Amino acid sequence: MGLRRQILVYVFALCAGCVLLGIWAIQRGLAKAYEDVELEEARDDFQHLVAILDGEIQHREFMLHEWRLWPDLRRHLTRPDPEFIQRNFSPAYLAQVGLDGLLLLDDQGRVALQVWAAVDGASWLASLPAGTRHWLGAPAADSPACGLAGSPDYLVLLCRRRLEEPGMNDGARGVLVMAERLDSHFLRRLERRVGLPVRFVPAAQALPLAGDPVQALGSAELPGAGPWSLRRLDERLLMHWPLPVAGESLQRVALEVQHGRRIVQRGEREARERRLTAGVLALVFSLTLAWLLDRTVISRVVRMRRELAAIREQRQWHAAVTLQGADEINELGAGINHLLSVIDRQVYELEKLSLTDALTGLPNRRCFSQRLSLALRQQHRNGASLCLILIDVDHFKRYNDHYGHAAGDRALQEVARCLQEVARRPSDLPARLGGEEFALLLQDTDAPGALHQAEEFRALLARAGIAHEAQPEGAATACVTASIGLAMFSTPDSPDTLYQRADAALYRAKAAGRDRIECA
Ligand SMILES: Nc1nc2c(ncn2[C@@H]2O[C@H](COP(=O)(O)OP(=O)(O)OP(=O)(O)O)[C@@H](O)[C@H]2O)c(=O)[nH]1
Repeated sequence: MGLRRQILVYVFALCAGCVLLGIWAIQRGLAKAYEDVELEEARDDFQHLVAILDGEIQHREFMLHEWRLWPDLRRHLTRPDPEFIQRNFSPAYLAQVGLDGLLLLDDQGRVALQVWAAVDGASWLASLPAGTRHWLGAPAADSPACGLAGSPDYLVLLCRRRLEEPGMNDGARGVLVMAERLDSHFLRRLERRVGLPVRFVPAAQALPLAGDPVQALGSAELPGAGPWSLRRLDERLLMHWPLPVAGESLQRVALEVQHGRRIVQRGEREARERRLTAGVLALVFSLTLAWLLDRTVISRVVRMRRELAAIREQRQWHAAVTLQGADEINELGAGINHLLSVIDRQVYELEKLSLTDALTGLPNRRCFSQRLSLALRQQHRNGASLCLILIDVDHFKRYNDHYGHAAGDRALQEVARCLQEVARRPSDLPARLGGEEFALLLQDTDAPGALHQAEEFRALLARAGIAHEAQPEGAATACVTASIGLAMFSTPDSPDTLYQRADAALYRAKAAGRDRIECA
């Protein structure tokens, strides 16, 4: 993976990690805050509900308090007066004051009077468990005045009060009971006032299920009511409140209030929006960071790598990478440029060595071949005259044999010096082709000029007077001489044919007795 891609991946991964962590932390805090607000609201709603029920019960207690002081009603216990009852406590009247039944119990707990508005009260009363009947007939001072009897489907609120009062010694002893059915109408009325769905459920159903998140929320200020609890479901909160019981043997009933979770849901919606905003911001931030990194580091490194690759491919060791700024990357570039200059120098030295004859310091055969090809290409372009002179030292084997190899080397160096002296123009190329064979390439030189230079070389060599006493019998001189073959370029010469023609001329010079010049 390239540097740019690697850094981009790291930047994005880092930013995404930070954002996820941030979102997680914020969301945890927010979720808790929203749940607290939701709980507070649920608590308020519940208090409101309790206050309403409390008001209802107080209203019944107030009615009881009023009615038990009514002498005619008290008298009915000792002297039953059906007409009075018919006149004042007709079913229609009870319905009008919101009651379903009225009972008068004597001091033995027996029913002395029962008036029912709508419900089939008599049979319902008969079905009540003994505990509830006892609760009705013997109200203790410390037990609540009101309680519930029945089941969630048929629930009745019973409120009772003793009739005996200090200072009213008329012999009337008993209990006045009011019954009010808590039916669906009651529940709808309650729902309208609280603004939440409510229903009665068996108290056992309100108990928490295993693993259900339930929160105890304390008890309500209503005598006989149990502590209320809250259960959190995904869509709603369920609050349960075990209601006061009329007697101990009755199945306990709880009021269930459903509370929507709109606060938490709104919180989740807001959290989603914030997540999106954070995501977009993270993306913008990552892109900006990546852009800055790219600008300050990556693009410079990548450009340096590209420039270096080009230098390497084209072997342009003299070139340099671009420097920019004054930081560590710039220092790295300067270091690379320094190394490039060292390589350039080394390569130059090596090339020089590979093109130079170690003994004489003249260009060697390799250099000569390159320059000959180049000269021919130039000749094709400009048509200038070109001459190749091949020089071979005569009887050099004898020289070596006679004077030794080291002396032979010195003699060759002297020959080279003479050749170098002849080659005055920058375009002239003297070379040692190997052994005792030399060459002189002359550009822009016509045949007479070339011949003149060849002669000049012979004269210089003669003047150098390198003693050669091992010349064969009958030789004209006792100094080192050379045979020379000269060839002028003529179309369609190639480097090889030009060389062959010069070599043939040299061969003729040797054959003709050496120490002479032959032209091709
Ligand atoms: N000292 C020395 N001798 C060399 C060098 N290179 C070649 N020679 C010798 O040059 C001699 C060339 O001998 P030949 O090729 O027989 O030619 P020649 O003796 O000059 O005879 P002709 O060319 O026919 O006149 C050989 O003895 C080589 O050993 C060198 O670098 N130094």
